[in-house]
Amino acid sequence: MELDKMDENDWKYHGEGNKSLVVSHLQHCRVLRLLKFPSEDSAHTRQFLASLGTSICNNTAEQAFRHILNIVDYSKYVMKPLLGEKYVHSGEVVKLPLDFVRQLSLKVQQERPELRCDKVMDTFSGCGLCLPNLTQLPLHHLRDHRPPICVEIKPKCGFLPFSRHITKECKRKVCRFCMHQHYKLANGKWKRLSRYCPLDLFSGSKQRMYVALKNLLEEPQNNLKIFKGGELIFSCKDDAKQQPELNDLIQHLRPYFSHSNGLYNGHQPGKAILNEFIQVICSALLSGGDSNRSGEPRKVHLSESRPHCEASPFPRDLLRNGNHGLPKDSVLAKILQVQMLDNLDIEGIYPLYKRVEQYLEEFPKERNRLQIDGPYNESFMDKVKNCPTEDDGSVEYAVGKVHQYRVAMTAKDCSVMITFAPCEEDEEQQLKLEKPRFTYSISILDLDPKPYEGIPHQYKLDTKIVNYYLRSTQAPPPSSLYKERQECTLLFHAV
Ligand SMILES: O=P(O)(O)O[C@@H]1[C@@H](OP(=O)(O)O)[C@H](OP(=O)(O)O)[C@H](O)[C@H](OP(=O)(O)O)[C@H]1OP(=O)(O)O
Ligand SMILES: Nc1ncnc2c1ncn2[C@@H]1O[C@H](COP(=O)(O)OP(=O)(O)OP(=O)(O)O)[C@@H](O)[C@H]1O
Repeated sequence: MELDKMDENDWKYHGEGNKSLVVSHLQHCRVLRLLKFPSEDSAHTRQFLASLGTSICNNTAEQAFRHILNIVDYSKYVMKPLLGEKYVHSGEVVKLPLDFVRQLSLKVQQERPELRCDKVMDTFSGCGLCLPNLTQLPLHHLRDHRPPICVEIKPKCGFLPFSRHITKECKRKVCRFCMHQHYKLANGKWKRLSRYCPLDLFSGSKQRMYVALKNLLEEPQNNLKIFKGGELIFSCKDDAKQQPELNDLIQHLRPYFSHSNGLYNGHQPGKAILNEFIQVICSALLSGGDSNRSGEPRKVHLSESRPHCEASPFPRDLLRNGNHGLPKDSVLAKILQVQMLDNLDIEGIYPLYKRVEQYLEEFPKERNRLQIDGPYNESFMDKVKNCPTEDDGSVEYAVGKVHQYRVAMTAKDCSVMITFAPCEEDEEQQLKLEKPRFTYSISILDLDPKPYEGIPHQYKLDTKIVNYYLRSTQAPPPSSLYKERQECTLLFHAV
């Protein structure tokens, strides 16, 4: 990519989250990730820059540049060692011509979903992050005319907190995602409750994972996206009232599971295709484990807490005490391990945050030594890894636990991308399914640092979610919601 010859016509809108907007290159397997700002901030910044000349402009650009460098360093020196080399692509910071970024911003504006337009793309810093396009597979993997399918899952927190600091008993029984659903519904963020439960996905039980994925397909919200040949083909609708079209998805998937036509001829072939699709995703999520002598992948049982969420729709009588767990090197085991660095829960972290704040008020220069805002390097990682296990009352302990909590928060908000394409029989990395065979790659994305200043907000949000959940589940539920949930339940074949 020649940075001095950047042309907005070579790029197209690819997607966005709360903090960044992503464009993909039309020919190369590359994306650019650009930061976003609340629109008022941007208007202020532009006015500010216009009125105050280039030196301030350079400072602002410099700040944005450092912010993106921080994102890359955090991914490289913190998240990659924790999650594994093979899953993390940190990307590189690139300086972009301002004219290119401005033209690009105008070009993508009409493609952006309305619910994300409260923020605007950064058009003044002139920097972005260049990453491989993970919805595609490297060309040498593709010997088939069918384009790769990519499934992006934002799994969220996969365990129930076990900290002694917890004050509300329901947090030990119902997971944060399931509780949060009620609060999101009340706020109007979503129109229907999702039946997805992260604890099912992280269980390592094929049956429970299957149910979790099926529930994601029925109500993807912002937890599931599907791409074909790099194009988004399935996600939540811009109008949150509308349900995504499963029939369209089936048509897209049919050529990949064509043998199903024969197998299930005349007998709900669409559902059979979705069944197989889910099984491919499950196999990918469970892959990556090393083998012990018996050839069985080594399992890890990470959860110190109850392994089942009481709000999950998975039938309780099907919960067996079987030796499930996730294969040690599987992507979900890696993510869960990092999520569980939060072993005090926000209720235990908040007082430690206040201890740090008090200390910084007295010794503001210590902020740098304690690496509150980075740099995210080996020394930061040391603080995360070598934090004392017992509270000795020190600021070092408090900072270590706060750092661990922030790292865990990143893992609770990251996404997994599984990209697969049909392959020939002799491909090396294949999912062990009878038929069809796929070559695949798995990556973890959105590994940005979570701000230290966000901790008071997290504390308040936690209280709101729990209180709202208790209130809404104690009162009889509005009957229409439950009706909708039942109506949208598909009948899948058991696995
Ligand atoms: O707090 P949560 O659990 O709602 O997570 C936020 C996400 O909401 P979700 O519940 O997944 O719909 C939220 O996602 P959406 O914008 O709702 O798609 C962001 O990922 C947010 O992170 P950040 O502030 O952009 O760094 C996330 O905030 P963090 O808590 O990870 O900082
Ligand atoms: N390297 C990549 N390759 C392909 N697609 C990507 C890549 N990085 C991001 N995307 C797409 O862009 C979307 C937005 O990116 P990302 O999740 O990093 O945004 P964000 O604003 O940081 O998210 P959040 O809302 O969690 O803060 C992703 O959901 C994904 O579909």
